[in-house]
Amino acid sequence: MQEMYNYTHSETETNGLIYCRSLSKIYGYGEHRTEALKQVNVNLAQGEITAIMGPSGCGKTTLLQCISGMDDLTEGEIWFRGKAVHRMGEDEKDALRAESMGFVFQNYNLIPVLTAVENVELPMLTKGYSRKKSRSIALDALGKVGLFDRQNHKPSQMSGGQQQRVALARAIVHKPLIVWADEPTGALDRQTSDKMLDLMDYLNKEEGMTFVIVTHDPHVAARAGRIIYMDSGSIIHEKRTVTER
Ligand SMILES: Nc1ncnc2c1ncn2[C@@H]1O[C@H](COP(=O)(O)OP(=O)(O)OP(=O)(O)O)[C@@H](O)[C@H]1O
Repeated sequence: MQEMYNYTHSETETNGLIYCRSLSKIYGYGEHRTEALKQVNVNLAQGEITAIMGPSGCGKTTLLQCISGMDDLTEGEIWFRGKAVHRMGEDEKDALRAESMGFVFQNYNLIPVLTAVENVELPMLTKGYSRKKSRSIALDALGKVGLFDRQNHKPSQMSGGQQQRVALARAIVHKPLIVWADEPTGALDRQTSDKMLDLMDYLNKEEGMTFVIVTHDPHVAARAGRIIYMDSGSIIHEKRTVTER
């Protein structure tokens, strides 16, 4: 039987993208056992920028990795536009990520032997687009992040800020529904970090892209419409700084 999620009226009204129920994640056993997520409930709406904050080790990265399907839950339910991610096998989760998600990490995660444009076109090639179409869309994405003229540079020939902008171009090139960013500005100075945040803002406003950003930096969180605060594996508080669209 087709699985159904019992959406409430208000959830369907608020542009729901992801619903998570009772997420639990336990690493290790015995004396090494860590309960990284404790019965976390969270919904994410399309078109929002959400920041996740909290002290080191409170479960921010674990939450991001579990909701995005990069890591397995111990228990709980994740619904992505009505699809039960928690029941998916690895291949199905890979396909969901390739189709609908983009990722930006603190250490950029670019492939060192590839040029900027080759790094950016990878998600398009994975999605099955032709080389020609992938190249043209990748160049367009590089243009959006202001790096068209660096298309043939390898990561080692670019600054940290430029590499992170390439990573952002790679994350958005296939027009994902949601971009997950884990400390995206952690290795950047304030000015370069502001440029990254301006770009995310632009992509959010102009293209309706949804961002979830794990950060320690209040300056970064101040740019989000919603801030979720975690402690010891739980969401303890949340704050909205702008009215919902
Ligand atoms: N692969 C793992 N194996 C065992 N324990 C882990 C693993 N990954 C994370 N943990 C533990 O789970 C808890 C949550 O870790 P997580 O990385 O999610 O925290 P965080 O809030 O992102 O921390 P930080 O801000 O320092 O990056 C921590 O106690 C951590 O030590």
